[in-house]
Amino acid sequence: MSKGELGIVEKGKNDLQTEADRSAQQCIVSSLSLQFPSIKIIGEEDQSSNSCPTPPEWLVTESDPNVLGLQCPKDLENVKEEEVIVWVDPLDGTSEYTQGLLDHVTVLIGVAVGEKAVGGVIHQPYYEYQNFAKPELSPGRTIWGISGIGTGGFDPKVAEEGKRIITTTRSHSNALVQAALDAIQPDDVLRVGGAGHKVMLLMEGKAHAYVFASAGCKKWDTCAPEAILSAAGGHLTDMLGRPYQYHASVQHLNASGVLATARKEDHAWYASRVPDSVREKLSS
Ligand SMILES: Nc1ncnc2c1ncn2[C@@H]1O[C@H](COP(=O)(O)O)[C@@H](O)[C@H]1OP(=O)(O)O
Ligand SMILES: [Mg+2]
Ligand SMILES: [Mg+2]
Ligand SMILES: [Mg+2]
Repeated sequence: MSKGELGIVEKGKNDLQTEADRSAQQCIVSSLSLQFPSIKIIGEEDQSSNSCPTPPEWLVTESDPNVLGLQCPKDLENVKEEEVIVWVDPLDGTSEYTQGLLDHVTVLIGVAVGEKAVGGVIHQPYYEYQNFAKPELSPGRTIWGISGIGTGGFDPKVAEEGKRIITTTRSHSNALVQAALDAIQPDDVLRVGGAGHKVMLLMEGKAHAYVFASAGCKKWDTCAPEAILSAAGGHLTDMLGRPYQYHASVQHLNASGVLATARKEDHAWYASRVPDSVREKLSS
């Protein structure tokens, strides 16, 4: 961004990649494989044509002492390194990034054991960037969550009761997405970019539910958000209320959309509102 040249590549219809996506993935994957050589890492971007070695100054070698000081939950105590799958979305909200909507951008690192998302990080590189002379001077902030422990890095808030504020896509909408929204009869709809950003809106009390009745986002979009939201008392599934799986051989596409609520107890109501016509299209 500071070079004034984003290095945009069109991967498909309505699907862009920039130099920031490529560099962030290289930084994250190289750093994680150095510290944890036996974990399986699945990233959004294809790195096979990249022959440049990772610059040593990109390699993160330290760990967060506060997180390391926490008590590991019993059910995760005996997990072996080779059982861990890490889903990496180096830049979520690329479409919005290319349009200068920098606060929609997040970096997502989700940790799965077996088929379950058990932990994750949502980093907001441009958090409150308007308060700084240049966007890249913003220190950003890092939010984490671990199943059985909770969350950190932000102040969780609960949205106003008795209202239905829904967040959804701003760049990947279609008739199905709209039909599901209409059925909920929302008080307000927040159309913003990124799966990470939308789940942050839930955890900050700005929206009650995230509703996306379409295929399009992938396991690296939902693994970290799901783990953190769930550690915060929320719930994320497909539009039919079925959980997604995160093992290494799972299909990457979230073919049945995304339905997430800030409070787990509200989830069944939203799932019950999904019209049959939408259900049929997304049930495969
Ligand atoms: N049709 C699509 N093609 C490619 N990526 C998609 C599509 N729909 C959603 N995504 C990914 O899911 C994220 C959330 O979707 P949306 O912003 O539309 O709500 C997007 O930022 C994008 O992630 P990414 O930016 O990492 O490629
Ligand atoms: Mg992408
Ligand atoms: Mg993404
Ligand atoms: Mg991405």
